[in-house]
Amino acid sequence: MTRQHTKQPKPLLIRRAGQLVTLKGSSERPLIKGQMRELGIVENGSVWIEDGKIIMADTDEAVLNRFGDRLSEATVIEANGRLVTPGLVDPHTHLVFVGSREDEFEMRLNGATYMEIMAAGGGIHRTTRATQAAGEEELYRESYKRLDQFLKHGVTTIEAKSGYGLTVEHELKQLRVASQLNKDHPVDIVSTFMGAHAVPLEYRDNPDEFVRIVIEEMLPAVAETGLAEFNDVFCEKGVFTPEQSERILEAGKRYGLKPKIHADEIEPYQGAEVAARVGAVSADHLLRVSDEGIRQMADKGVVGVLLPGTAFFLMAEFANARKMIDAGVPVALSTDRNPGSSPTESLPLIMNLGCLKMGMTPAEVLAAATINAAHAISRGHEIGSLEPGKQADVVIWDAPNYAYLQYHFGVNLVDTVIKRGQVVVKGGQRV
Ligand SMILES: N=CN[C@@H](CCC(=O)O)C(=O)O
Ligand SMILES: [Zn+2]
Repeated sequence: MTRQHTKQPKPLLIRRAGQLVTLKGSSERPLIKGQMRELGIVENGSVWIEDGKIIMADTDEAVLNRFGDRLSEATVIEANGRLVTPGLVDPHTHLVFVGSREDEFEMRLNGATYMEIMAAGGGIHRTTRATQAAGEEELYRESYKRLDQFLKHGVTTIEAKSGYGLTVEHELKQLRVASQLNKDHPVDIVSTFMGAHAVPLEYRDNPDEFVRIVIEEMLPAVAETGLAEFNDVFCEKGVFTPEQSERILEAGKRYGLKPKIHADEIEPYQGAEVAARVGAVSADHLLRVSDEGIRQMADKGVVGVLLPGTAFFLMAEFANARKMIDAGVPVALSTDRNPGSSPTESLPLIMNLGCLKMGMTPAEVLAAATINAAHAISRGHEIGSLEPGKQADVVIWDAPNYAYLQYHFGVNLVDTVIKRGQVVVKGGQRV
């Protein structure tokens, strides 16, 4: 399906939402502390949409007062007392790759660790070999299916990283595929270059030479194509050191690429401190972040993107979201969709883990998966809340209120998804 850029002939009215979650007033900066529980809920709400944009989101009565005389021109969707929210935003995915790693999952269940498998040439290295061998069409097809899954789970925008290419040629190939998918699929894609996702096996004895290649060869090539907006590094013991990570992120800044970092995932490693120092937009993972790292992130307004799917799937200790929120870190949630540590497109499941395993409340996880996630990819002004002028990305859930989303777990409660004012999922199915 090709995205429609044409003007929509008819206005769209969504009415009689039992709860309309607007998150109004949150476009300027991400929500912190108690703000994450203020969802701007309108009981008995309506949304009036024109040309793919929200014109008004308010009570049924207020919207009817303003647009009642134009009702006959509009397409009307009855929410019938159900929950209506902004489209979910997933700010951290490794979308473009081929293959799966269920045999490694089995090895882990038999006692091997994620890092041992990677050190033996599996893990990220294995997906890199498969992705390098794949053509753009195959990458496109596999990734398109994942985007359909995202959409069916209420996700209307994602971030997508390269990082399974690890050479100029193959990193650019991944980024081109993401760019084509962004044009063709309703889900919007924000692209991140992640040439520093792993040290290729042939540079194992000289990782600094690979860092040099990332900085001197990959970054200029990526910048020249304009195919990425962010630059990300896997800062982890046995992968890239904090010093190497900082060099790569500073170099990216010189090419206009905004820094992000995979930080303190498996070992405490000063990743959050690097994020604060380089002025990263987000630091992601943070399962083993230090108290000082939390303090510095809060101080600099670095968004903490938490990915509880990895703790769940790697059977590790969960990040302490409660501590981060209480300390003033703006927290967002993401699937981390990838074939090794989190093979899921279900952001609602991740939200569920946020509540049950990371000490977050239902209101906080909704803020974290909408407006704070939008800020984590520099899109706070366009998406993540239902406010006039914003993109009309809306989800109608088969749920009476936002708490029910977290309570009725393990099933997909999405009924309708509207992307840029067009219905793209209806009755839970892609249309
Ligand atoms: N931690 C590093 N990268 C991914 C995993 C990628 C993979 O295992 O293929 C992550 O965010 O968890
Ligand atoms: Zn990741």
